[in-house]
Amino acid sequence: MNAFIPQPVPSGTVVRSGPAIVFDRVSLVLGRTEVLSDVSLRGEPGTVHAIVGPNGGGKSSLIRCLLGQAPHTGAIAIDWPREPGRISYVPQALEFDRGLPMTVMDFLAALVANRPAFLSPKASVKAMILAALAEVGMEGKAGRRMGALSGGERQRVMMAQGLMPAPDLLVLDEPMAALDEAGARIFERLINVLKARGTTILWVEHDLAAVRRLAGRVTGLSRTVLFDGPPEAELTPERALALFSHRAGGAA
Ligand SMILES: Nc1ncnc2c1ncn2[C@@H]1O[C@H](COP(=O)(O)OP(=O)(O)OP(=O)(O)O)[C@@H](O)[C@H]1O
Repeated sequence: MNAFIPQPVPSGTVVRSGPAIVFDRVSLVLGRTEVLSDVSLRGEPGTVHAIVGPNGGGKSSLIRCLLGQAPHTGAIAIDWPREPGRISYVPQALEFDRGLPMTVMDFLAALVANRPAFLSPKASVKAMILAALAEVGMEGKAGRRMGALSGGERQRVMMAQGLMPAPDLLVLDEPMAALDEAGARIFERLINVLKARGTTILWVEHDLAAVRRLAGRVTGLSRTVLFDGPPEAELTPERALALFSHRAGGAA
């Protein structure tokens, strides 16, 4: 058992809650496209907040604004309950050159240990990586080349990266897109473990059934906020149909 990897919290334990995330009138123009217009929403501490919407609706762009990678206007605040904690980000599936010689272990070690991939990782880092890979059902695959992994396996590796060490704020951009049934079950279990630990999770997702199961709140986004509230109230069958036949930027 590795202390860095999120484990179920024994009942009765006082959990340390993650931060609130506040987007206040955020707008973003890229080239001549108004990608986000006056977006305000609040992710409460220690909750799973899902963002859903059509392709091109601005979900990934909103995350890029949060990560400081897009020239937005308006304000974004991460309100930590005490001192700032750890933020993890799991991006949409990354593409790798099939010939890339880097192994899964090299890749994760370079990310978490902050040192070049040609230096072999310390034993403690190696143990943490192996434990994280086991958490995502990738035991025995540390020596595989990144370029030789399937899309779902790459997604699992990215999820493992997001767990080391356990985050206080986890930002997920369509983490389930390439996962099979088993991968989706692993993902859901990890989300539930992190939720019980008090992690704040901001989660871009297209699978509305998974959002209903896991999220405490959901925001519909298509350039502007279309709706915001508890999934059971907001994700009615009519709403779900309208959401994905909605053209980005059109009226709700
Ligand atoms: N660098 C850029 N320059 C101009 N337009 C951009 C740029 N990056 C993104 N866009 C546009 O911004 C809009 C929102 O893109 P974004 O990737 O945020 O949508 P999304 O909701 O995450 O979509 P998906 O569900 O397909 O992942 C799209 O119309 C996209 O073409």
